Amino acid sequence: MQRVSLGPLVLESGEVLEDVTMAFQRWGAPTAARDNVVMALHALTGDSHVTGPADAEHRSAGWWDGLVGPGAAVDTDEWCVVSANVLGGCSGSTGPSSIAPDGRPYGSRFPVITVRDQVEAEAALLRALDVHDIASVVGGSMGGARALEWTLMYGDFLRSALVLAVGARATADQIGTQTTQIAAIKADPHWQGGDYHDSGVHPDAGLGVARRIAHLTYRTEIELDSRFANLPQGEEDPRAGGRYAVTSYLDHQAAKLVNRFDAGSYVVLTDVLNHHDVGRGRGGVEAALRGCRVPVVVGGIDSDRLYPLRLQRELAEFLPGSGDPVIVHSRDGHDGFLTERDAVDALLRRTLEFARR
Ligand SMILES: CC(=O)SCCNC(=O)CCNC(=O)[C@H](O)C(C)(C)COP(=O)(O)OP(=O)(O)OC[C@H]1O[C@@H](n2cnc3c(N)ncnc32)[C@H](O)[C@@H]1OP(=O)(O)O
Ligand SMILES: N[C@@H](CCO)C(=O)O
Repeated sequence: MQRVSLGPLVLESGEVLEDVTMAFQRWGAPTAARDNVVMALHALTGDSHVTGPADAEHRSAGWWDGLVGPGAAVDTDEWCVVSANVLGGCSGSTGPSSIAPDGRPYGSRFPVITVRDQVEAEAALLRALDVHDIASVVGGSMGGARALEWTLMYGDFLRSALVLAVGARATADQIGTQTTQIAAIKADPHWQGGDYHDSGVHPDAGLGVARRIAHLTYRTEIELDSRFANLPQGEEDPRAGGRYAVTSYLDHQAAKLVNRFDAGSYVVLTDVLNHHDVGRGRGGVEAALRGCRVPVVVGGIDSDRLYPLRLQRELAEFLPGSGDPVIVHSRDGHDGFLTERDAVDALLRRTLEFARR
């Protein structure tokens, strides 16, 4: 992982975030013209580790492991892949757990940021790498939200985009479940108004509850029931203080996140998703999307209850020339953008066709 210091960033709110750092990884080499860069954009709790095994620096394998590399869907013999930890995150880029210019963690002082601010930070990173002609931006979920904003903010510098498992704006359902997750974190006494980083205790319980709620929105009713039904966890007896298997599964998902993620980042990034709206300041969603000049491949997952297909159909209807959305069949719901590797492979190849000169 490399880090670049970008200096101050003027946010959508007008506030200035001083001394922004972006952490990134790169696979493949740039051409002499530096016109073969594919920006891979991670989702809510991801990081810059797109591909490769778990190692000392990364607790899990890459989130699109095997889809980037020599001969892969994003063939690094042709493309140079850059992936950065998102602004507001906790894996090397500036976020609430970072040290502010006064030497203390930002904590509650970290400003409200938006998808557009995240894109500005990513664009500044590419400028720092002397990349001004971008082959593609690709991502799902919050990565898809950024890919979409990229096409509207930097369309003149971009040849293609993959926008997967996302919509044009946050829905009431998303804001409802996401603000409930934020409330769970803030209800943890260890939250301390967001200024817990130096206190020796973290709001782990609240973050764990938030992840359990979130994880249920990432999967489907039928998948969960076919795996866990109302079975007990091993020898545990749910009627005598033991757990159901699904409870144990959610405990595991919660523990994994608590071990690798900062609660403050979780709150900031979840609010980023709440504020997502491509229509803001652009005359509404339809006008904004109709103004897009970049070829966009839109993908959706047929079992996604968090970002249902109607949202991708809306994107495809208004984005000029995007055609019908590509529908990925999956039992996994929203997480299909991570688990359905063959389908994502095909989507990436299709997107990069538009990026070739
Ligand atoms: C875009 C990004 O970058 S996000 C970063 C990657 N995403 C995440 O980490 C999000 C959290 N995880 C997930 O969403 C999913 O696990 C995915 C998408 C990564 C993988 O999905 P799947 O392969 O379907 O995994 P699944 O949901 O079945 O979870 C498997 C885990 O549950 C555990 N598990 C299954 N049943 C039980 C149970 N009854 N009790 C306890 N644990 C259980 C498995 O042992 C396995 O553990 P491991 O991940 O530590 O090896
Ligand atoms: N599993 C994904 C879901 C959000 O898109 C994540 O944790 O980022």
